[in-house]
Amino acid sequence: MSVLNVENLHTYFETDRGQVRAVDGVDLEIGDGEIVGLVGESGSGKSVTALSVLGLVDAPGRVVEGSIEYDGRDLQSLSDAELGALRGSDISMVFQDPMTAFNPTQTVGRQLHDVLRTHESGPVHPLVRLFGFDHSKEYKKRVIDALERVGIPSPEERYDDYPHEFSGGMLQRAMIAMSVLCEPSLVLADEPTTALDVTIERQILSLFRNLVDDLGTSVLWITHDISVVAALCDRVVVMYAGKVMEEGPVESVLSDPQHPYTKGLLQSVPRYDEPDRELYVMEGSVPNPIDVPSQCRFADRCPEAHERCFEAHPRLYPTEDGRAACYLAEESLAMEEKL
Ligand SMILES: Nc1ncnc2c1ncn2[C@@H]1O[C@H](COP(=O)(O)OP(=O)(O)OP(=O)(O)O)[C@@H](O)[C@H]1O
Ligand code: NI
Repeated sequence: MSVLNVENLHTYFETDRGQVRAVDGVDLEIGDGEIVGLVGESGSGKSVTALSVLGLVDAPGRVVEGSIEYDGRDLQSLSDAELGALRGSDISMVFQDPMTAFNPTQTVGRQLHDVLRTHESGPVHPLVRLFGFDHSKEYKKRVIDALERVGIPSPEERYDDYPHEFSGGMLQRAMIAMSVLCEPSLVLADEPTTALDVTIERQILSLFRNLVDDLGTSVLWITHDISVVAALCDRVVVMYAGKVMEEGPVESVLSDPQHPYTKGLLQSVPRYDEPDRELYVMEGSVPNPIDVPSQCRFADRCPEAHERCFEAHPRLYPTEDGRAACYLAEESLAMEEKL
């Protein structure tokens, strides 16, 4: 069963300079309890894809085509109020900047406590609050437990601290704790660990992995860093210039990439086992999303481009256990069928 099923998503921005095709025909499926990495260079349309799912694309942007199904429901047919109710309970979001997730005037513990209370019991009647007939103690315990699970030392003491009393890394941990506190079925995370140093990032990724594995939560984890995908995800979707270029299980895509763009991404990652290796730099840049070429979007930068690549952008062809939008994948498919 898939939790999220996005098909043929197109999200465009109408600007003074022209139509920006930020997301241009994306399919994205996330299975039950699956962690999917969405990876690609800056400007490839990762964030706009996640915002489209949540109904959070602001004017002049708009989902112009495609379907978005969550748990079998068509999200585009929901009212703003219904979508709002889904966000934060069934679907939660984590963004890069923890300062936007927390209110500076309230303690971190209080804010996490409020997330639980609102989710579990709806608004509390003022009399109940006055006489204390609520679940405060139980909620506090659950919040402290969540803070502990993301690796915050002495969580009982940190409970009463304000956001500015936390370091950046600690606040990021608290934000991740908050994202799973209501036990959502889907978490959409947009580069929440990018600002951290690599050792701390790896620690948080492994804590997060344990947490969602225990809860059976599905996750879309957006990153421009393919080594994060290797550390965290089950499946990976590689995006470029508004399109999916390749997707498949992490082990296969990372060990035997089929798309030249994925190969380039992998070669530009520093490797701990070969620190002296010269880093490959992919030449050229992402095409202008206003003047999208009809040829393969990667053709101008592709070391393996041939004649056909300059005629039309290829569709996704099946690979051994995934898909790749490349004529090379089609050619190896044709070879196999002949054998
Ligand atoms: N409000 C907007 N108005 C016009 N264009 C926009 C707007 N928001 C995003 N875009 C464009 O949509 C494209 C995709 O942007 P998006 O933020 O999804 O990229 P990304 O893959 O998340 O990149 P990054 O790694 O830098 O976060 C970019 O070309 C961007 O300039
Ligand atoms: Ni982004």
